[in-house]
Amino acid sequence: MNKKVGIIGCGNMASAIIGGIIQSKLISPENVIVSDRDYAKLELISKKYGIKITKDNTEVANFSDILILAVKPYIHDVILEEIKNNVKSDTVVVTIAAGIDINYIETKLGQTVKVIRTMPNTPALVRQGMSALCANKNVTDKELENVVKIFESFGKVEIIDEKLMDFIPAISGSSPAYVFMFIEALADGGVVSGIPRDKAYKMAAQAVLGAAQMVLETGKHPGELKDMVCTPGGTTIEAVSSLERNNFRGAVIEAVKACNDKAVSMLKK
Ligand SMILES: NC(=O)C1=CN([C@@H]2O[C@H](COP(=O)(O)OP(=O)(O)OC[C@H]3O[C@@H](n4cnc5c(N)ncnc54)[C@H](O)[C@@H]3O)[C@@H](O)[C@H]2O)C=CC1
Ligand SMILES: O=C(O)[C@@H]1CCC=N1
Repeated sequence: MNKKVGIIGCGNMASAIIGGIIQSKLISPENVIVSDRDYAKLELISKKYGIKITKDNTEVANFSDILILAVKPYIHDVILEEIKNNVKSDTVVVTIAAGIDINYIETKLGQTVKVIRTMPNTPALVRQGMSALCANKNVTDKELENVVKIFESFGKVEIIDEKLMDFIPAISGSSPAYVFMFIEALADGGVVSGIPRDKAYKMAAQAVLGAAQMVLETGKHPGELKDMVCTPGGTTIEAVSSLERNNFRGAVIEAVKACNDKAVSMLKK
């Protein structure tokens, strides 16, 4: 793709995005620039991928056809104020932060700004990300297609209505954290029985990966896939009934609700 991509903030998500677009050869390194306050981080990423680096966020804004804001939500105020005179009229501004909606960017940069709001997740670091995207009315189909290609370079993409965006962290943006907790707990259970810890992590993680793949590839209801594992009078149904006694599914649904409530309360207008 012959577009210049700029990223402000060089943390976890920026590393995932840069890894995806460079490793897939979607964008050549000379067409990618990233800024951060921390120059050591910039030097590391430049060494790894050969991209341009700068401490100056306005330089990134001047350079970019597609400008990705990859900083924490509370820093957006400062960054948008800093770059507002450097964002070109045809630049597509992409947000990845929880609590930053399209209206907020339009208010800060003007009603004609092109905005794509997204919610990716950290499995993007291993090119298995899940991202939800929505665009404002100023973005053309071609511009949206280009940003979809960028996000597909590190995982799967769904286009959704903006009114659902606040509920995406709970299901795919934040959920890797709960899955890591599940894997850790599963492995701890194995360690109790004497399974070496490294083998326990590998087996627990591969079981989660394989189960997730079955949901995606078979199209079967998760309950049906669960039933396929539960031999009558066997071991699995004992574990399932223990999880039910301990409110496993209820706890997960409550966690999703807590995440949703926080996302809505963070929303900047
Ligand atoms: N970590 C995650 O799982 C996900 C995070 N997000 C969103 O991505 C955004 C970034 O998150 P992470 O990459 O995890 O954070 P991070 O803390 O790893 O990276 C943020 C980077 O911004 C830099 N920074 C701070 N102030 C700056 C400034 N004034 N100018 C330039 N750079 C500056 C920091 O030095 C840091 O390297 C957040 O808004 C978060 O809501 C979205 C989906 C998943
Ligand atoms: O915890 C957070 O607020 C961000 C959004 C999704 C994942 N991390």
